[in-house]
Amino acid sequence: IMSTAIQTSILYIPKTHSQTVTGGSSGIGKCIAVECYRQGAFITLVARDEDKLLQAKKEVEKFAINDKQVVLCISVDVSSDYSQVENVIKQAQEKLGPVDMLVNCAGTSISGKFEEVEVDRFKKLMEVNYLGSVYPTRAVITTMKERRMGRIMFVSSQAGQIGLFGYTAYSPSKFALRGLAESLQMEIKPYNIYVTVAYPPDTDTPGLAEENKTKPLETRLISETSGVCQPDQVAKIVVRDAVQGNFNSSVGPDGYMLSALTCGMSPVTSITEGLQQIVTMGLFRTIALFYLGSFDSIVRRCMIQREQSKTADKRE
Ligand SMILES: NC(=O)C1=CN([C@@H]2O[C@H](COP(=O)(O)OP(=O)(O)OC[C@H]3O[C@@H](n4cnc5c(N)ncnc54)[C@H](OP(=O)(O)O)[C@@H]3O)[C@@H](O)[C@H]2O)C=CC1
Ligand SMILES: CCCCCCCCCCCCCCCC(=O)[C@@H](N)CO
Repeated sequence: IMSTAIQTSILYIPKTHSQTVTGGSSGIGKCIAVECYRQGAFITLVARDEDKLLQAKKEVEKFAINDKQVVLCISVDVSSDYSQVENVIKQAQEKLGPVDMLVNCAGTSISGKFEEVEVDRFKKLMEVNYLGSVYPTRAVITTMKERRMGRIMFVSSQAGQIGLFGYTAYSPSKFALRGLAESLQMEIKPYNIYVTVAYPPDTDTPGLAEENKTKPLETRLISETSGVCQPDQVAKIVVRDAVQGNFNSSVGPDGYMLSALTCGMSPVTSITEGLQQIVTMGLFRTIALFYLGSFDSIVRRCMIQREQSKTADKRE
């Protein structure tokens, strides 16, 4: 097995060679790294905090299937300076060989009402979630094209398929990944490089726990629709889809419906997928209208409740 991996995302290739996972020190990214390691890949974990990286490295190493496997850690901010990102990826490739699969999982979220989110957060989220995926991808793409192989995963979100109450800063940064992925896929398909966009629902991670501290009631009630997943389940699904070269990777029944419904002009991976989209779209739009109605009534109910408790406070 040859291998290489790079940065904030995980890059993985069929029958696992080397893979780089950005955001690999926590949550979904860490589970993706474990999943690939269990299949024999060489891993590069990319994130900022060195202690968390070392801790994650120890956890991933428990799943080795042979004694040649390596987990490399790189501490870098994937969103701030391209030349820095390029440099560390180059170093990783020198140590572990060219990256077969890049997993762009580094990211963060904020929820809150539009006018309550600090203005500079809008920029911050675009930098981390969007540019933080552009930079590592840019750093590996030339080598992948030369080798005529590779996988690139972008970890978006169900909130990258629908805009929801509370996600005015977060959703656009996840929608942006879809535009990037579609454009890039058209360029690199002839080079045998496949792009995957993953759309997980709420997933039980330190990132979600952090987000929940400030989450508006509306956002919480709406998100409950598709429930909370475990990160290792999400990792299994998205890694399988990336290895198979599927453009779209969805998790759970709601995720499946959302992806069929929002497929638009995105590339199609198989005849079955295309047929399913054609046959189900009208039905899923009908179901979606009911969901949208229930989301609107959640928002209205919460507004009325807030106003009532405000007037009650005033009377006291
Ligand atoms: N959990 C959920 O409910 C869902 C999450 N997602 C997406 O999945 C991805 C992972 O989420 P989750 O596992 O919950 O997140 P966590 O907060 O648990 O982990 C985030 C990871 O990204 C790294 N990271 C964050 N910012 C940077 C940066 N600027 N440069 C380099 N590394 C960075 C963190 O390390 P460090 O801070 O040390 O840099 C950490 O390793 C995110 O993109 C998120 O938007 C999508 C749908 C649902
Ligand atoms: C046929 C139509 C079906 C419609 C189903 C609609 C389901 C809506 C639920 C959306 C949940 C959004 C989760 C965002 C997770 C996330 O990215 C953050 N937690 C990150 O921390």
